[in-house]
Amino acid sequence: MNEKVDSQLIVIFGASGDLTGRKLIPSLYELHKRDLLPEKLCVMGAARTEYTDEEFRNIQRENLEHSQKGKELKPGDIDAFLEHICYVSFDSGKSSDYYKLKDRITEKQTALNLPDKVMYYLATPPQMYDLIPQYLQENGMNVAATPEGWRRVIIEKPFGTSLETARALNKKLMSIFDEKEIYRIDHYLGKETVQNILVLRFSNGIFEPLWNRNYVDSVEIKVSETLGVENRGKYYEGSGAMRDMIQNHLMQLMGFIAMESPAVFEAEPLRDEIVKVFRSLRPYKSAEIDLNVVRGQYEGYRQEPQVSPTSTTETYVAMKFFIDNWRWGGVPFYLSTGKKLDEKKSEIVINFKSTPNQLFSGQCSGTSCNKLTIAIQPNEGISLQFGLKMPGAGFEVKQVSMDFKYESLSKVYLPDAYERLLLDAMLGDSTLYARSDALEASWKFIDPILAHWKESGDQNLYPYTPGTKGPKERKPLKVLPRPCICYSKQQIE
Ligand SMILES: NC(=O)C1=CN([C@@H]2O[C@H](COP(=O)(O)OP(=O)(O)OC[C@H]3O[C@@H](n4cnc5c(N)ncnc54)[C@H](OP(=O)(O)O)[C@@H]3O)[C@@H](O)[C@H]2O)C=CC1
Ligand SMILES: O=C1O[C@H](COP(=O)(O)O)[C@@H](O)[C@H](O)[C@H]1O
Repeated sequence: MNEKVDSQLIVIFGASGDLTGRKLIPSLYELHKRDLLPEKLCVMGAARTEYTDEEFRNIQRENLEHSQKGKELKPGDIDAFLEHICYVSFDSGKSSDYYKLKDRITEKQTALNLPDKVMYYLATPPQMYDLIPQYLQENGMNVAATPEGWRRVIIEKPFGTSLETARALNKKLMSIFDEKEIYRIDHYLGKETVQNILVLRFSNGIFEPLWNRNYVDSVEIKVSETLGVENRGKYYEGSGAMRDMIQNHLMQLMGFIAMESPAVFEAEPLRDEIVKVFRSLRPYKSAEIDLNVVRGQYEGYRQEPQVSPTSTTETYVAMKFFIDNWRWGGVPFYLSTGKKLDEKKSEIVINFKSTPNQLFSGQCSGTSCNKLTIAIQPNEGISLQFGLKMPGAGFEVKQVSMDFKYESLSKVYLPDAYERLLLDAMLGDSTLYARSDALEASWKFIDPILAHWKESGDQNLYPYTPGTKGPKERKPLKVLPRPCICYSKQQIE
């Protein structure tokens, strides 16, 4: 039991869906296993599908047995956790139906002697993200009845589909809840390796002096996936890789890499620094977009279920841009992501500039011998590459690396992103959640690209073969190795 977490009731809207069964309930169970849940907790699933409490628990038991395969389990532990769970069937799209939810919350709060602390988790289709808060307000459920009580709301992604819609959603949410009660989730910020970017940068004196335009040649942020859109064709058609991945996950990663150190490690100072980075992004002029942003679509995407046979939705994006501030002026940032690529891998590479004069012939790849690679997944870790002499005669340089692997911390448990983020929200800590102004600033940067693509139709939408690295047209954006200016052994001889 975690004494720092308030006893509370969590309502999960959309509880009959994929996210609840695959991520939310398993993450809450992991917190239970690690004794991190509060003394008293009720997790109330809410959706239209008719289930009794028992039926809903049985579904979640199956989900948990599946997610726990191969892990250590205490007998009876899943059942002990499931006692926290109940279910209410009602239509969250009808204000007049909310009395069912309200009554069930009151019933549980009374039966379990819970304080009036309620968190709403919106795991529904995004078109419900403004309606549910509105109906909660209409039914007097957006404010606590006692001064010690609270209400919080977690909103899943996608948060809007454009600057205009994100602004409208922010406005609506902020008219119903306080900003400090709103948690906009981006699960990439819950990943251990992503949080470690901050610790790596701000707790080590050796990296920070190099972390700027004087020493960094370029920054690459790459998230590649091997799966296609699977059963999410309908959602993906309205989204595409730019809205699904770049606008949120990759932009947040870039924010952590590019931000200044906050004065203190607290939610607002940290999020202030992220928003400054997003506001410093150099906007593209329309003639620059096709030269700097490449989009692709995997062959076979148009035949996926619920995808239009003439779809122009991008499943791959690679882009190059600049951050116009004192730290990063002139340093290109390269972001890329795609589905059905050759590997599942998320990583960040900081390419450092080469030495001003190269004395040795060598085999360093990229712009110089020095790269810092942050492997977000899989094989989570951090490695620093540099050149060293090959043993023997002459001075042949080879690129070697010093590696830290999370697996070497053998006893340390690596939590899933949702575990960390759910626990933070239960604790009232929004440091790893996106703030309204940052979201709007990132949409402001992305919007013109989406508008340009909309106008272009399928022009400059490049097909690529599944299992490859993406369309060949991505190549001009790639970080190119600088030619080695040193004398080769042969030239010396
Ligand atoms: N699945 C994932 O891995 C991820 C999901 N997300 C986001 O989380 C949210 C939920 O995703 P996911 O669980 O996959 O979605 P699902 O479609 O699997 O589930 C959503 C649930 O919402 C309920 N619902 C309520 N109102 C409506 C409505 N008007 N139309 C359709 N369904 C409704 C449905 O239950 P019922 O019919 O019983 O009411 C449904 O089970 C989405 O916004 C998604 O973008 C974000 C990141 C990852
Ligand atoms: O939010 C999303 O993220 C996943 C990728 O997440 P990861 O943790 O597996 O890297 C992506 O597949 C999905 O399309 C997107 O909606």
